[in-house]
Amino acid sequence: MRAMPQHEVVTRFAPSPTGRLHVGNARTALFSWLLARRAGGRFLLRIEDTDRGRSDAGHEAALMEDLRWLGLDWDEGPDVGGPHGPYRQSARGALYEEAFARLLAAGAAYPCFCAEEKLAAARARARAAGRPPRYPGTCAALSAREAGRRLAAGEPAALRLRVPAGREIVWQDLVRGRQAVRSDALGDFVIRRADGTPAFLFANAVDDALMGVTHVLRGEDHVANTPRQLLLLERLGLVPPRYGHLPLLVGADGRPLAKRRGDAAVAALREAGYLPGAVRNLLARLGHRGREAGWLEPEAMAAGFDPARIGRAPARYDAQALAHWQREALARLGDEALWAWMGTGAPALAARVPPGRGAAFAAAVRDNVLLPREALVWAERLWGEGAPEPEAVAALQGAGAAFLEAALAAADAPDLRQAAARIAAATGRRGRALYLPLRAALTGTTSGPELGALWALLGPEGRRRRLRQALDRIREETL
Ligand SMILES: Nc1ncnc2c1ncn2[C@@H]1O[C@H](COP(=O)(O)OP(=O)(O)OP(=O)(O)O)[C@@H](O)[C@H]1O
Repeated sequence: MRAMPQHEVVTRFAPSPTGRLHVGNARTALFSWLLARRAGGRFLLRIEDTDRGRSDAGHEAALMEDLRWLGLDWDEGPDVGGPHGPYRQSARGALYEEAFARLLAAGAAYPCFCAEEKLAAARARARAAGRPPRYPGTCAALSAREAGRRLAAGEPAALRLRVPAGREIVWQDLVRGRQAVRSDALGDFVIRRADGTPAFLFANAVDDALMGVTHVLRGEDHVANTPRQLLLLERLGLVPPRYGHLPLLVGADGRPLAKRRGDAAVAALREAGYLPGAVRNLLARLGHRGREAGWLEPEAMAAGFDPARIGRAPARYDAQALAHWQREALARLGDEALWAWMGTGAPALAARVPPGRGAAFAAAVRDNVLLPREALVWAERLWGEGAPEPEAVAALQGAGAAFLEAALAAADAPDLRQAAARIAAATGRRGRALYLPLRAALTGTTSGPELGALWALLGPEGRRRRLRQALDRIREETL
């Protein structure tokens, strides 16, 4: 085992492989990763697949791909191993059994034979009476003999932790500050289900402690688990991590994003062509006050990360805000890299853009493209066969065939300035009256990238082709 330096910060992300990772999960992962990286510590990935019915190896592989794509690398995990494995809960059964046995032997836990319907009815009665719906303690007082007899007879039993009365459980939440919960409000809680599987809060807390996790940042959907997990770890004599609870990300409808509903999936952003740096820059700011306004590379992002600056209000995920960070991310790509990004997201581009002109194309259209599919639209406009847009047709008709003939005659001019001078001399048009129909002819639209760059990009052949197409079109229409 690697010696663990004193005070090393160890954080983790512990998803269930039950669906596609959404941006809320991703922000929780990012914050945990930033906390470890800021301190030069370690970041672990643990797969919480105890719910066998909902867990799926395909989801596990996909969520690892999503995390890697986001640049969140882990120092220990199911694929890379590490000194605290296994890193899938489904393979940690023996460790849980040992902990159950210790709790039972110490009298800190007891088997509970209550049927779920009875418990549900008791909860409903408690709620109706305005009391917290906690376990009434029916099986807490069963003698060891009686419990043993029922177990031997094959009666299904859950295992509950005995919660001491009259205690105050206190923790210093990394985000919410001091929290205190009275143990009397908790009731004895299930740590092993009647089917033998460990309860979420049990496996989760035991693993954090056994894996040496020092700081847990997780969604506030887990805040009710924390006092229970602290009690449990105390009973096991294990050192608890410090917990911090992040407000959940909510969607446009105000509901927390959820994996099981397939909300705002990271994979969908990747497939659309968003860049990981753009997603990181957006997520790093959601709910985190006092962030620098500009683009942040991971190191600077980690240096400025501070759980105490995370707000308490739910943060809204707004896909529109991604556009700003995508623009920033694209501006950081050189022309070759931009072209490669376009081609990955829109493979049809390779057949549309003439060989050898990819980088020049990317340079010409970069300010007009946020996603690869928009690059494909520009390639179609420059080299495709599609019809011009109505405003372009109107501009061409307004300029007339004589204008396009003059433009054709100037198509071999090496740059737009010289071409414009020749067209102006032949037609008397200048300024907008010249550039608008010229743009309409070359691109089939009336706005877009700088025309001089497009002129150069098309080359004499491409320009002639586009101008001839335009001329044919308006001749056809005036027949
Ligand atoms: N909407 C959300 N915003 C921020 N964090 C979230 C959100 N939903 C879940 N998380 C956090 O993501 C981490 C992984 O949780 P988990 O795998 O259970 O995801 P989940 O979206 O709750 O899944 P499911 O929908 O399958 O219950 C946890 O720390 C959880 O608190």
